[in-house]
Amino acid sequence: MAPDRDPRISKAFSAMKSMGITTERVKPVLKRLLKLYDWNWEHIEEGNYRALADAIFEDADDKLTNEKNDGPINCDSEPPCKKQHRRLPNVTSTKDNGIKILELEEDKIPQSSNRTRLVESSQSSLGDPRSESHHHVRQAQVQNRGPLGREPIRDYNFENVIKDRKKKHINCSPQFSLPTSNVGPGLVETSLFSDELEKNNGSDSAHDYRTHNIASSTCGRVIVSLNCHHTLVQHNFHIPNLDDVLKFMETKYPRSDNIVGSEFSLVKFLKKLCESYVEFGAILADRSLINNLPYNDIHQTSGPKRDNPRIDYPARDVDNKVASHSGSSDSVALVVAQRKPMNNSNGKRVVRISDITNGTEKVSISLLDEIGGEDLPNFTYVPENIIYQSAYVHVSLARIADEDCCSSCVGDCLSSSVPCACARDTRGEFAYTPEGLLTEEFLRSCISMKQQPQEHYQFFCQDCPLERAKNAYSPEKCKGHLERKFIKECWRKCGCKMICGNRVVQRGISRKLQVFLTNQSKGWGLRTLEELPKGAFVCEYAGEILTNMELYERNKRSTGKYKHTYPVLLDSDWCSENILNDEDALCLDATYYGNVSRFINHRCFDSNVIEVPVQVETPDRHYYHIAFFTKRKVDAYEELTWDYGIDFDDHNHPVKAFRCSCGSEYCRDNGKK
Ligand SMILES: C[S@@+](CC[C@H](N)C(=O)[O-])C[C@H]1O[C@@H](n2cnc3c(N)ncnc32)[C@H](O)[C@@H]1O
Repeated sequence: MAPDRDPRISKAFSAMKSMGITTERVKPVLKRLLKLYDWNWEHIEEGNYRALADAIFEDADDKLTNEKNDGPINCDSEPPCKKQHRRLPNVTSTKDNGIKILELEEDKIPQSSNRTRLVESSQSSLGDPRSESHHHVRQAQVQNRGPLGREPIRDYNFENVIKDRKKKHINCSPQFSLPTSNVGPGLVETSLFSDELEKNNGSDSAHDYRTHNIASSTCGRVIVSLNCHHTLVQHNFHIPNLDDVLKFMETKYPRSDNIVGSEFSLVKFLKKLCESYVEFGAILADRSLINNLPYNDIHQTSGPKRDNPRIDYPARDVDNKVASHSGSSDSVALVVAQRKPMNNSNGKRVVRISDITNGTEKVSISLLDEIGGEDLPNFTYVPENIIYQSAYVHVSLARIADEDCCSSCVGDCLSSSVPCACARDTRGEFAYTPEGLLTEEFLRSCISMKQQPQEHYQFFCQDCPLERAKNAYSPEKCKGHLERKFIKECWRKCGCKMICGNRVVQRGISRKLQVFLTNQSKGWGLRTLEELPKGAFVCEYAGEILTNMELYERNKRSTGKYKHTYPVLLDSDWCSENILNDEDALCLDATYYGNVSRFINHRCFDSNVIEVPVQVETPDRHYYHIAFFTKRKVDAYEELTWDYGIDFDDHNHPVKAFRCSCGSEYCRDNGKK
């Protein structure tokens, strides 16, 4: 008795049958694909058996040499599976190089439809391990310009497809399809980036370009494409996704840069797009290099000189694989991973550092100066707060009362039907959603408190530590402090696990961030390399924990050698004491020791991140964490900004205010030129 057939095989057959392909035709292809993919059904089942159907049709296409028909097309009147797989109009059977004959149906599909589909699928398959063979098949289609039909298919030969798939899986170097120019008759395509193509005509063939379709007229009769020469790939370049390039470009050339307006030039605009493609591909290459580095301290040959001995900028020699290392996890060794120094379009050296955290964070955080000329930041990277000297921060389990933790919880507190004791301070509701975002309500109230402080409760110290620091003998009256909303996270004495949804900030940075040199006279800034949803945790403000007195003294002594970051006052709970001791009146300063948050620039009012007080390890709220969350969805490559809450008219503030160039229409700096 024959053994039962694997149900996955039956499913594949019936999926193909629904496309009009008989089991006999599917069998040999499926067998070969299974072998090719090492019996990994995932690849075959993916996208409703796309790979299988493609292999059938594409191989068939490859072998056909009949003439194409031209004619009008109505792409929308066909069901999706037909649109996806139909090729060119029908012709009757023909023979070509021993390939068995396909007999095509009467329905006529004009060649322009083929072209449109080719370009579309060439984009969608980028990054797909199978896409290379797709490119190959596409090349064959374009070269042969054969009439390609869909059904019924009598037979075909898979040997070439299978061989090529195998070959290309082993060969890691990128494959290139033909550029979209020079396609068959009846189809006009224009490459606005043809300069390079023409320049290289003598030595390189059109095969040497990776093509991205940018825009096309209806049904693809006219296409604007971007062609990237393959030699780029050999020069520390990673083929980027076009959508990401466009986002990158929008960030790099904001509207204010005359990219639109009376100065607008389409050609210049497109040139910028090409340059952005090159730059972005280089960034990606750098990031992939980070992951592949055998050690974390390979360094570059370029970069400005520095003068702070506490920061170890290791030997600037790419080939010096055993470069110096600070040896201490406290001091930052800015790690540079760049195979080859690169210059930007102005001839200035591009500086890239693969991980400014020196491995102290869970994720690498890169630094990129593509403008050139700025000194590298001068500080010591610390992933967590660290006491400078006199601050009183007492962390002990004994201080955590039973009612301040959830020792009887197990697993994830958010999944429990009754919120645990840790949600008490947020009125019995957790501040986080199960997705790890701030709840709408909590976020809304934080934003409201920040933007309309006058509408919220303020308290006034009897003896304000801030004023005391300025003048111990005759302090001025307290100017008021907001009593802010806290998040209280579960911690060590709680019974839940680290995966508990009420432990977000303590798990550290998880998003892809990058320090970059802004082009708006703000110095370095921080941006996200991935899209962030509203309410997402970005990073904590980590720095030295100082008493306000220490901060005041520090600022008085400051020589101006260091660019000051903005200290954060931990005054959200000062209302709970009548008179606060100096060692309990704390603040955070990231000027000398800090984490990535020290690069977040200020934006008046409509910044995209907000600071939230978070209690983690001590119920004593003289000390707590400051965590940054997004106020709205933030696009990839958008700069992260925070409203420092500066009063630009307060000339007595311990840190002298800068001239604000935040660009916000609500900018509060009235004194700038
Ligand atoms: C916390 S640091 C931010 C990182 C800083 N841009 C750097 O290069 O290290 C604060 C300093 O950045 C600069 N800065 C931040 N926001 C700015 C803004 N909106 N306009 C001008 N300068 C700004 C000021 O020099 C400020 O003292």
